[in-house]
Amino acid sequence: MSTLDLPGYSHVYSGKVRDLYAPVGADGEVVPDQLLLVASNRLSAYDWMMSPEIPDKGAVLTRLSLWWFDQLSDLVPNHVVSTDVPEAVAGRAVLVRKLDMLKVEAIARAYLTGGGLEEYREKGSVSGVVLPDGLVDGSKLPEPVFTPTTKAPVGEHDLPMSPAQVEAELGAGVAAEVSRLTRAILARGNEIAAERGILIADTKVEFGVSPDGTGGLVLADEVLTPDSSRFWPAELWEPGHPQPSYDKQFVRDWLTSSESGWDRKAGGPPPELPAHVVEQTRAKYVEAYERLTGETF
Ligand SMILES: N#Cc1c(N)ncnc1-c1cnn(Cc2cccc(F)c2)c1
Repeated sequence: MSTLDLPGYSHVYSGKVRDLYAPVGADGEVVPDQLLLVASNRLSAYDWMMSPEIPDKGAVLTRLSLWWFDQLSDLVPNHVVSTDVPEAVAGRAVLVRKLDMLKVEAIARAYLTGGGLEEYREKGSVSGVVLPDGLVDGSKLPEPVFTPTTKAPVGEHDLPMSPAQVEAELGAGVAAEVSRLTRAILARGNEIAAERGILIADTKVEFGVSPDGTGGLVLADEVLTPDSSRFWPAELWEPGHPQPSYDKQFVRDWLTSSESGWDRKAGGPPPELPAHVVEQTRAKYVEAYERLTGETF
């Protein structure tokens, strides 16, 4: 994966699908209080990076995240400074306030699936919250549940955190506020998304605090996108089996079909995605954006 040479910015870090840059002043020094978040067109599925990239994915998810920040501005302040970004990343990058980031992945679940379902099947609870009997894959939870994890180093898996561990990391007051806000963000997201035919099963958000110690929690990173959340088409929701993904199902179906020739269990990389799968996947990202925001991409 190659990072961009952005005049006026120095590359800081690359995640699977996004990259972080620091603005550099005229004196060549890094501007200390801002960062540039760049969303790529890269797509990750089954823990593999797909090829080719999905055209416009970065721009669609950036615009969606900015729209959600605005929808949530009454709940929590956010880190967005400006979309006045270098031409090379126009439309898929955001200039943000540099924060001291909390060392907790703030995850909330409105529907039971994935790791939460596994824990429920073992314990009858998830992250210490006892759940009703008889829940299955895709069951709607009585209310969103906070299921935080650690922020594992690259190449390692995030680990579930107990309430006590979160309090030890953040303090009781901040821990309670992170839980409250994360659940409120998912609840608000589902209030809006459900009216537009999309269910948001779960989401991961990140919070930071101002380095000068003033103010409270600030919502950072991206928010309520198909990369940070599980998006499900509402009309296909049927508890009792894995739900189709709103955005990644075409990729998953093709990769697991005989047409791809890929043997996921063999451990080798997936083949190149055919053009029709790339085009269908792009169309789903655009469709999700337009249905949620009411705007044309
Ligand atoms: N958002 C934000 C943020 C902020 N406002 N202040 C300080 N640090 C961060 C920050 C650090 N890592 N990340 C995750 C991340 C995001 C995007 C691309 C990547 F490669 C990695 C976010």
